[in-house]
Formats: sequence, structure tokens, C-alpha cells
Amino acid sequence: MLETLKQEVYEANMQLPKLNLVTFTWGNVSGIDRDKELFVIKPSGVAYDKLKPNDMVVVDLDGQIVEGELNPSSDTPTHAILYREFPEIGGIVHTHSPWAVSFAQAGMDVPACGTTHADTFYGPVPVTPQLSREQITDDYEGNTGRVIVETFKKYQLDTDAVPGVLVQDHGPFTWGATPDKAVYNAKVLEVVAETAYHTMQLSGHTDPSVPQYLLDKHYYRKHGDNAYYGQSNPKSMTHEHIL
Ligand SMILES: O=C(CO)[C@@H](O)[C@@H](O)COP(=O)(O)O
Repeated sequence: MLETLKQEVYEANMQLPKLNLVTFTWGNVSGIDRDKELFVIKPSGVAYDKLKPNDMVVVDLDGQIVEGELNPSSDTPTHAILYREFPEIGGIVHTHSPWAVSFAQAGMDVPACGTTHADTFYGPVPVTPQLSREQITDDYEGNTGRVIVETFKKYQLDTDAVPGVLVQDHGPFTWGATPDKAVYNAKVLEVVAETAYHTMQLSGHTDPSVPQYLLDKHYYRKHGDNAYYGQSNPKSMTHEHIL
């Protein structure tokens, strides 16, 4: 079942260690088949060098297993909420990459410091509020998804323009049209979090954001009808082209 998507999700997961985005098993990638309303996700706690395409688990939009021998990622309920609430996304990544986690633990947005950031994120990458004691229930991972959705609603953010978030005290989730694009956005987020940290230290400013006109210029040279960067619309590119 969903053999092509399993292969795609497997390959996207295998990009995480190659891109230095995971330590041990601390990350996961999923991808969705919108017609079938099923998604494929990495199994929980299996070493990356032992993973095989057939280990990928097929689940429904309630996070229930449809096919697979192994337990799905412990973050499956978070992915399920995001797929339900953000119908435009096709792939999701979660990691514990250290620079993004540092901002998440500090409870700080990653400011849009320069053009590297603006090429991918049209504005700061927001941090969610802390989960309350009442939200640490049997559905903790579902509540993690809900706090992401509430943050995007509160700030009226577009998931295409800002393809990622920091869950306070936890870490980054990114997404994209495909699992590959979600991995790409995870790596960009890690790089811009690191460079934002150094920019803040060097400049002494807590918000050394790029001016709006430069944010506009760099975001729209890669996105939208008037994009002209590269060889084609980045949405059609796979990791073979861009990673
Ligand atoms: O945060 C955690 C565990 O505390 C998870 O995101 C991370 O370890 C990945 O877990 P999975 O192997 O996907 O279940």
C-alpha cells in the first residue's frame, strides 16, 4: 500500500542524518496522500541506519495504524492535527536540531534577520506558547499540534509563507508541499536560527530584522507568479535538485 509514498518518505527521513538535523532517533518525516486521506510516517525510535522503506507506517488522519508492523512515530498525533488543519501541506518534519531548539527553549521567535531567512520564510518563525499543565494529557502530542494551529490562527499566518514553527520548550516542526520540501525547510530553519543567534550577539540587537522591502524582494524572487530564482518553480523540485 502506498509504496511510492513510503519510498519518498523513507528517502526524506534519510536526509535528516545526512543534513545533520538529527541526533540518535530524534526526528521524523511524514508525507500524505490527500486522495486516500492517509499518511506515511517513520516508525518510533528505530535507528536511522536500520530503517527500510517497508518500515514506514501508514496511518489515517486520526493517527490510527492502517498498515505497518512497527509503532509509528510518537509524534504521529501532532502530524495528524497539522494535516487535518492545514489542508495545503503535503509533508511534515520534526527534529531536535540544536539551534532551532535553542530558540524554542528560550521562547523566542527566530527573527527574519536577512535575505537567507527571507528567501524561505516571509517573516519571523514564530514560537508557540508553552503548553499548560492541563495540556499534558494522554493526548499531549495532539495538543502539541493544536498549539501550533492556534499560533498560526492568532497571528493569521499563511503556512505557505511561513512553513515552520517552534514549539516552546520542544523544538521545530516544518512542512511543505512534499516531504522533500519539508526537509529543505527544516534545514533552512536550522541555518537561519544559528545565524540569527550570531547576528543578535554581534549586533547587540534582540530584533535585527531585515527591512520589509528586502524581505519582500527576497521572498518573492523565489515564490509566487513573478518568481525568477533557479530553473523552475521550487515546488516542483525534489531533493535531488535542491539538497
Ligand atoms: O521528542 C521526542 C521524544 O521526546 C520525539 O520527537 C523524537 O524523539 C522522535 O521520536 P520518534 O522516534 O519519531 O517517535
